[in-house]
Amino acid sequence: MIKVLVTGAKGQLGSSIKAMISAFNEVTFEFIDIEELDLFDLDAIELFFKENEYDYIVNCAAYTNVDKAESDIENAELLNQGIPSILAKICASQKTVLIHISTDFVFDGSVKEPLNENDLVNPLSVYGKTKFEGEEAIKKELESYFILRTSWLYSEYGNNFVKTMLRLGKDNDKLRVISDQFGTPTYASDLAEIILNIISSRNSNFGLYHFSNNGETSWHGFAKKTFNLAQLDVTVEPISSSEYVSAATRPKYSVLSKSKIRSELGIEIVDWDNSLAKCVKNLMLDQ
Ligand SMILES: NC(=O)C1=CN([C@@H]2O[C@H](COP(=O)(O)OP(=O)(O)OC[C@H]3O[C@@H](n4cnc5c(N)ncnc54)[C@H](OP(=O)(O)O)[C@@H]3O)[C@@H](O)[C@H]2O)C=CC1
Ligand SMILES: Cc1cn([C@H]2C[C@H](O)[C@@H](COP(=O)(O)OP(=O)(O)O[C@H]3O[C@@H](C)C(=O)[C@@H](O)[C@H]3O)O2)c(=O)[nH]c1=O
Repeated sequence: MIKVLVTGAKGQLGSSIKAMISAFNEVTFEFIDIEELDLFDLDAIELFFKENEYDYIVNCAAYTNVDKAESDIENAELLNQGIPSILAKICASQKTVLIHISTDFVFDGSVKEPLNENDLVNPLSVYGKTKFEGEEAIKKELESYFILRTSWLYSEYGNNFVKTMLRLGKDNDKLRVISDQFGTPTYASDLAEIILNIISSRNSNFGLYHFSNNGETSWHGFAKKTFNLAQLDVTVEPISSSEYVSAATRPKYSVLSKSKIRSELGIEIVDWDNSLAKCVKNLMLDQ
């Protein structure tokens, strides 16, 4: 039996992993969120890992409110950099593989072609900076890690752009959405499946990988496709980033190249709009 701990279990990715585990009977899972272990409580973390050891830790916990992080730097630092560092040290001492998730927001958007794992990072936001520091801390402490950088994650769970659009679209026949930031939406279930396959195959090609769905669009294109799939008649007006006031600056371009994960982990990747269709269908069924 492979023993796995999943942190951030009630978030989008944690919930998507949980929804899929029945297909993996050779693995036992323990799902924890803040109620079971508050990652801000360093004594509680120490005690928890004195009593528990795992083959894998999948760290889905993070400070993901990009705008709030701009004014709540200390907490963003702790959750996105400090905790990954501590988890990496624990993994090193307990011979555990750490699977950690990072973000396209480590890039500044100045390069307008799909970004590789060794491309220069230059985060524009506190969120992006602290996530990059988390990556570096893990690399320093541990060899047996997978860091999966992904982008524009959405799912049936938690908070995300698709759910925000569907909620706003119910009460508004017109929305203004940014059309000069380009990236790739990623269905959390597609990422969850990759994580579960890495674990169940005991893959040991450790390292940093980019993963998103295939293709690219803008937030405007993402919103339009969402309404189209949900058959909601909402006019989506394209606006520039300068017309949308927000605390954090987002990259204008953050499409991730999947060449490395395709060749080294042998992964097949679905087009972003096909996966979005699945998620929107599930969300409509839940209503
Ligand atoms: N969302 C996105 O668009 C993207 C996300 N990522 C990365 O993917 C990973 C998963 O993201 P996602 O699933 O969307 O994140 P979520 O924000 O949905 O989930 C994070 C979870 O961590 C929990 N958490 C927060 N603080 C603590 C704490 N002190 N102790 C224990 N748990 C805590 C949250 O609880 P609570 O909700 O109560 O705060 C939440 O359940 C993250 O590393 C994120 O940076 C990468 C690219 C895109
Ligand atoms: C709600 C809304 C957002 N927007 C814009 C603002 C922003 O540029 C973009 C997305 O806004 P959101 O706040 O939903 O998403 P945001 O939190 O910026 O999403 C990011 O989250 C972190 C965690 C990541 O790692 C990134 O990959 C990315 O997914 O859409 C509009 O233009 N109009 C709107 O009505």
